[in-house]
Amino acid sequence: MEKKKLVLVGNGMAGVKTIEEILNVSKEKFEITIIGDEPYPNYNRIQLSKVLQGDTTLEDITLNDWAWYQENDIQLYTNEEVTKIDSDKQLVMTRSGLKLPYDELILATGSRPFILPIPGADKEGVTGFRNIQDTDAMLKASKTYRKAAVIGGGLLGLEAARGLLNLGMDVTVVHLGESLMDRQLDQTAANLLKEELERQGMKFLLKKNTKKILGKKRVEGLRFSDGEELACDFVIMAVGIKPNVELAIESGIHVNRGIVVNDYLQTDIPHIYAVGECAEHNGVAYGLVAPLFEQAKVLANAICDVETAPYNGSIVSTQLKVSGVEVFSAGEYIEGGEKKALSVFDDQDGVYKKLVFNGQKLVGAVLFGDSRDSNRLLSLIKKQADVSDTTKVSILQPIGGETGESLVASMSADEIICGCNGVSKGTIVQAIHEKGCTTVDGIKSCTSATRSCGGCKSLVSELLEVTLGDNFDASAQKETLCGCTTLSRDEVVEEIREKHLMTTREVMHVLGWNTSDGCSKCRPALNYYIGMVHPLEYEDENESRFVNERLHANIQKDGSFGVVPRMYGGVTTPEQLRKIADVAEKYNARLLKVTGGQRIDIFGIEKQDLPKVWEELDMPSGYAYGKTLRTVKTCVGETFCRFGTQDSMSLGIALEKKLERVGTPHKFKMAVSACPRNCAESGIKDFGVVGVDGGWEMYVGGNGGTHLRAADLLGKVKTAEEVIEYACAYFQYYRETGIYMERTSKWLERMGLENIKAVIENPKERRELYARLDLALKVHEEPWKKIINSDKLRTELFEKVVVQQ
Ligand SMILES: Cc1cc2nc3c(=O)[nH]c(=O)nc-3n(C[C@H](O)[C@H](O)[C@H](O)COP(=O)(O)OP(=O)(O)OC[C@H]3O[C@@H](n4cnc5c(N)ncnc54)[C@H](O)[C@@H]3O)c2cc1C
Ligand SMILES: NC(=O)c1ccc[n+]([C@@H]2O[C@H](COP(=O)([O-])OP(=O)(O)OC[C@H]3O[C@@H](n4cnc5c(N)ncnc54)[C@H](O)[C@@H]3O)[C@@H](O)[C@H]2O)c1
Ligand code: SF4
Ligand code: FES
Repeated sequence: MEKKKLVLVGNGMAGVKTIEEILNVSKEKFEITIIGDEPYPNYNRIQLSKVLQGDTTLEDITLNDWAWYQENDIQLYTNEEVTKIDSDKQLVMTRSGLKLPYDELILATGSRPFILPIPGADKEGVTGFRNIQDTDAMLKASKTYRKAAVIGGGLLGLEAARGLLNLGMDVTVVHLGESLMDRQLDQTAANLLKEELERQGMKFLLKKNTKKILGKKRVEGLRFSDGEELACDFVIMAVGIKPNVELAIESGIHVNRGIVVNDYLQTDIPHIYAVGECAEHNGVAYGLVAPLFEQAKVLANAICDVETAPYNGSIVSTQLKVSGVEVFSAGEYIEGGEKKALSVFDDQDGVYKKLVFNGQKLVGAVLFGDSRDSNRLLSLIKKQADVSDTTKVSILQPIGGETGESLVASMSADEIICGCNGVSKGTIVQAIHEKGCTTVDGIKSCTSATRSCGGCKSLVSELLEVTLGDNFDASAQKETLCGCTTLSRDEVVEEIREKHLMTTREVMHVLGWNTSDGCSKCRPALNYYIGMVHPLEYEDENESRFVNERLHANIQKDGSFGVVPRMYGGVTTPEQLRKIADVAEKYNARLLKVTGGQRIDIFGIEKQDLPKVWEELDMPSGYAYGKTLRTVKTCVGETFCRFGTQDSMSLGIALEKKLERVGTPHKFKMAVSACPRNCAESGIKDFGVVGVDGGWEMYVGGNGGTHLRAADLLGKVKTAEEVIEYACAYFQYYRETGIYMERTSKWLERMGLENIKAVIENPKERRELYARLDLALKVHEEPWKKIINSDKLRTELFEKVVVQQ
């Protein structure tokens, strides 16, 4: 049977969840195309708050990596905006001129932040908080600017404010209403929340209506309707969201606040559906994933012609993601009229609980300070349970609170543990018994629980403990390589060594992975570990690498690439510069930029031109995309500088030539300065060298990125040859013991400087590490040359692949 063409507009959380649900029903029914205007694969937008708060990294929030689209035969267009739908001809048109036919079309265009239409809203330094770019902008701004104002004291504003506090900024939340989170909390809970956040260092201006953003080009302050002003040099607008409906309006689809849909998520035009934040069902456009994922399931079944209950709307609950604050709200949280409240307030412990009843039915709840009972209450609210058999006060008592019995043990099998993904206790227990899951990550892979906001992790962990009893291994909870296995990184590496496992597939098969193809976390990690353990025999699996590493260039936000040729020690020649200039002109490079690592980045090269560019440059790859040695930055040293006592350039070049190409758990940066003035910034590098009287000092574990860390002194040696020996041994020790994606700054703190020193300073161990590194260095080919010389690689990587950025 010929597959029908299914097109999804919007590569976000709700749209891709719908596709996952469709694939669960049938992999054969549709030929799927996804078009998204962001340059990334589907990521966890919710976790942007955690990225800002420093609890996770942008690299860790991918939900479906590039390989997932390929494996499921999905044609993905990123960086591509759909601008028009021709519903008569069943075509979607994109900004770049593509015309794609569809049999069924799903709109999942999400929302955008509402930006107050006030003078100055377009000034530099004013941003919303919705995507990776906004998060990046905040991370960068925190390095230069000090005073942030967050307009809007809702969930998003408070999570942003906590993140900016963590980044060292002075933060004031400017809120229109009298109380924070006024869409989720009553006055009492809001007051408690404000007190707690003030204790954490947040400042508040309530009942303030911002009328103007002050400043010349960049924001310098806010002016309010009462005439008062607040000085600030960075502003986040978090005053709510607006569904993205322009495309639907333009295409003649019925739109109210959102795209109007029926109980099967159909719009008023045949074969066009809407799901997620852009959709409006029964007058409501939801802004949380739980209802959107419920919609996704109904739509997937409906579109696959599987009988399904209609979507009847959702009861929503929220939990603020700010550490140290437990606040929960669900359903109708304000009493009045028929609705009566029952509340307890323990002023001493700062605990407040309120239940709202409509007759004998629980219809809403607010919890502050202790939200352990949130799932049970949400279940009662969702079930519209009649509570007349119980004394209402008893509902407020935490189950097992008196006896010490576990809360999760007392839950019934149909009670929901993961609200975002609608996963019940019964489903998780089944995964433990039938699929052998023993860790939180394992449960995530098997059931999706914990995959979104992560708020249910502790409950899942508790359930594991209760279900597994003596077989529960608390230490394993943090250490598994990823959710596909119950083994830790060290155990996996040991098994690779002992069982002589040579491919990622073999590792997954022999070590009993609970997924057939692994995930975006384990595939690249295994590729690295196998190569590190068996350097001579292992054949690198290109498909397990991240896209930049696969293509040997850095993908940019417009889909073009940055090309960085190697310039050893940051030293170049007129001939190299001429070649770079010629190539840049010939291939219409949009920007030439000197990088922080003293090289030249040629920006704006099209993917199909990359091999030609490399050929004409005839320079080695600078590996600006790789988990390997990036650069060795050097100062001019004794060759030209009056203060220089050492030949920093020669040592830098020698180090770079020695260590280039071989893989490391994460990127590795080096620097050599010829005197303690330290012009090459050796103190913030993974391995930094400083020329001093009578020799060289070596510094390790420095980092100049988001988590700034000054390097520690590893030791002092007399000669450049000794520096090279120490650097190689250190580099290899990191290669052998580092966790994939762990920078040396984190590795050093985990391992302990003294322990590392003890190994590197031991002459025998140092020489052995050096020898093992030499072995690994033998096999590495120059990657650009390898591709230039292989017609197969050229075609496969740069010609055949559909737009998949
Ligand atoms: C910082 C932050 C924290 C959050 N925390 C939580 C939380 O704790 N719990 C919770 O439940 N929810 C939370 N949310 C809300 C949650 O992330 C959203 O409800 C969810 O992501 C919406 O999914 P969606 O697919 O409808 O929209 P999106 O994820 O926004 O996806 C829509 C995609 O479509 C793209 N697009 C739009 N128009 C076009 C077009 N014409 N052509 C091509 N592509 C287009 C957009 O660029 C976007 O990539 C949070 C949101 C943010 C920003
Ligand atoms: N933990 C979570 O569940 C979580 C976290 C972040 C975001 N989100 C979701 O993201 C979306 C956006 O969040 P949000 O907080 O921006 O929306 P929101 O609508 O929940 O809150 C916006 C807040 O801004 C206030 N406000 C409105 N106009 C204002 C003005 N002129 N000046 C000052 N304050 C003003 C409102 O009173 C309201 O409290 C929502 O759908 C939210 O549910 C959820
Ligand atoms: S680090 Fe010292 S030697 Fe090198 S350029 Fe600076 S001042 Fe000169
Ligand atoms: S409750 Fe959000 S991921 Fe489980």
